[in-house]
Amino acid sequence: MDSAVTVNHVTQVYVTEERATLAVQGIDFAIARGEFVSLIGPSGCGKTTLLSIIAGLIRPTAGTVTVAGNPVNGPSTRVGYMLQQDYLFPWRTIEANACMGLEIAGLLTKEKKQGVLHLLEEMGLYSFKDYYPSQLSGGMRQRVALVRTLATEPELLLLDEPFSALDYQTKLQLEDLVVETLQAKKKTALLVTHDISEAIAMSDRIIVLDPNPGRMRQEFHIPEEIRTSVPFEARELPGFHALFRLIWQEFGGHEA
Ligand SMILES: Nc1ncnc2c1ncn2[C@@H]1O[C@H](COP(=O)(O)OP(=O)(O)OP(=O)(O)O)[C@@H](O)[C@H]1O
Repeated sequence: MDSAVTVNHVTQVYVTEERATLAVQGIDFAIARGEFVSLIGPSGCGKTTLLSIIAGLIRPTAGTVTVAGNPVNGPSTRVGYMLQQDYLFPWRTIEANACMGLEIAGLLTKEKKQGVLHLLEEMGLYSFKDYYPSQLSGGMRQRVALVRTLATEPELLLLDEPFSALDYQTKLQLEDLVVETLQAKKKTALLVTHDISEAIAMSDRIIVLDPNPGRMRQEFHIPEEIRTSVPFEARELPGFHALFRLIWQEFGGHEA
């Protein structure tokens, strides 16, 4: 497999003055280039910990991670991170916010700025480029965050519940937009979500983690018919509900 990411025997122990917490233990998986994988599991099973390790924000207690064949030793522009909150700066225009990642990485050239304007156009935001974040809806702000993430041309996108603060309709629209954009740009993605139906609708594969400590439990490969449909339409397919029920039963009908 031509891997975009490999996670090799990763273990993370958080040590505070009061206690040591074994957050994840012996995690092994790989993600192929262009693949969209979701991580689901009960609260506290280490999903965000794993994303932080892959992003190079935390050095794991044991194990290694590679992105595009390179060992992860710290943050890099190879990896883009999108979170539940958009973290736009209120005093910067939409264009200036969208350029932030490039600016921080010292990569903001005239050409790159053109690329950002092009992305804003693709996301239906060009006419808002001189607006400020407070003048935009939550969904539009998340689209700006997506532009900011894509602007540095990361090979891998880490998506940590990026739709969970949005209303249902906006969330469905954004899911379609993200899947179509990432497919068109052949990006690899790892999504953390509590929403089983979102995971099925958006992914090629779902990895389920068990808690205490976080460990790999099971993988689900999404059938081709669902994988090749945009999330909104995927939800209408007959196989979707059977798969939802199967994963739901895995969780004992509890929260993912
Ligand atoms: N900085 C930290 N210091 C100490 N313990 C931590 C820290 N971050 C996370 N943990 C612990 O590690 C475990 C995994 O946490 P993590 O946030 O990765 O789980 P999660 O699956 O993302 O949870 P959620 O679904 O609630 O966001 C939990 O027991 C948590 O309390």
